[in-house]
Amino acid sequence: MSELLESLWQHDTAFRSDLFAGKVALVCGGGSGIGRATAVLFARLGATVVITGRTQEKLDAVVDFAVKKGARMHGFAAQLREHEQVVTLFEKIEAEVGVPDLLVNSAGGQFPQDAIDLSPKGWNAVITNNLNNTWFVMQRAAQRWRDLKRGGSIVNVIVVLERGMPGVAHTQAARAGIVGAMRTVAVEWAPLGIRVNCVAPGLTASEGLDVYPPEAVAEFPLANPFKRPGTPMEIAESCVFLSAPAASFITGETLTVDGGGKLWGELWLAGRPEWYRTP
Ligand SMILES: CCCCCCC/C=C/C(=O)SCCNC(=O)CCNC(=O)[C@H](O)C(C)(C)COP(=O)(O)OP(=O)(O)OC[C@H]1O[C@@H](n2cnc3c(N)ncnc32)[C@H](O)[C@@H]1OP(=O)(O)O
Ligand SMILES: NC(=O)C1=CN([C@@H]2O[C@H](COP(=O)(O)OP(=O)(O)OC[C@H]3O[C@@H](n4cnc5c(N)ncnc54)[C@H](OP(=O)(O)O)[C@@H]3O)[C@@H](O)[C@H]2O)C=CC1
Repeated sequence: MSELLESLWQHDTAFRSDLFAGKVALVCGGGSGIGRATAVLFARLGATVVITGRTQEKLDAVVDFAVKKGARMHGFAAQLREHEQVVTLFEKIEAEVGVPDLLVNSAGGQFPQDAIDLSPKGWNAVITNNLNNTWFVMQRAAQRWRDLKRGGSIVNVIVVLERGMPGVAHTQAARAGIVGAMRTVAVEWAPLGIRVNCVAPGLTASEGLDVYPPEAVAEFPLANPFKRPGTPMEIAESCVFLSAPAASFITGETLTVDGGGKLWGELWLAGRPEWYRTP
């Protein structure tokens, strides 16, 4: 783990080291994968960072590393599907750290299953875990910014939507909901000085991929024309760009970072069905 964190810390970046000095960045899902890379990058660029997720130990590992590097980072656990926990989380952050200026929502996930077999409980779990949690957090941030008469930036990490995604219909539906809400509030919240964008990663090498069956994983290199997964830092750089002053005229947009996967590639997250085997 410390080797992985060290590689994130040393990774080349296009951004200047004091870009976010004086800013507080909240990264949901910051204990692993894309969120962790984003949190480490914000910390390297001078932000005070708060990471959240359900598992305190995962958060502690990242915080301990960052603090040893001289960065300012805090880890507060929360179940973001519960609105009350989101409200409490913001109260705690404001009391102990300060009001976040920047929000990156990278908390989420799903399980692979053919859509026809999804149970109502499974459907609801994934909708709640990807649509409700993101909405609760982005709305709470916007409410606080409105109340305090200050702006902010929100970046939601979603999935690529253009071609659908066999094996994860539930998550496609949830993330399409986020895009609809994002485009709507980009207009409603512009007068408040709030920008809202999404990053849509393609297949990315993170712990999150552990939930997929071996036959699906074996074909993951076919997901894009580079025939390799992206790295969490390749996604993090886009999250940070959209949070930065360089993106001050960008709102309501989705930046796809998928190595061209939406143009060419195949991804069968629950395994390739017989019909789609050649010839
Ligand atoms: C070109 C684009 C490329 C994109 C590539 C996309 C690849 C995507 C990668 C990632 O997203 S990586 C990050 C992924 N990380 C995860 O997915 C892990 C997180 N997942 C979870 O935590 C859980 O699966 C969940 C989605 C949050 C559900 O958890 P919850 O605690 O709410 O529910 P459970 O009580 O566990 O289950 C409720 C209900 O759901 C059904 N179910 C759950 N797991 C499975 C499963 N593996 N298979 C089938 N069904 C499942 C089931 O009905 C459960 O109810 P019970 O039967 O247990 O009563
Ligand atoms: N890796 C990939 O190929 C792709 C990933 N994505 C999406 O990007 C996002 C990040 O994924 P990635 O970093 O790869 O995966 P990870 O599973 O590593 O990261 C997801 C993080 O979200 C946290 N989390 C999940 N649900 C909740 C919740 N209800 N409340 C609080 N925290 C939660 C998890 O921590 P904990 O379990 O401790 O709560 C975990 O740290 C996800 O939305 C994922 O679906 C999109 C496209 C491709």
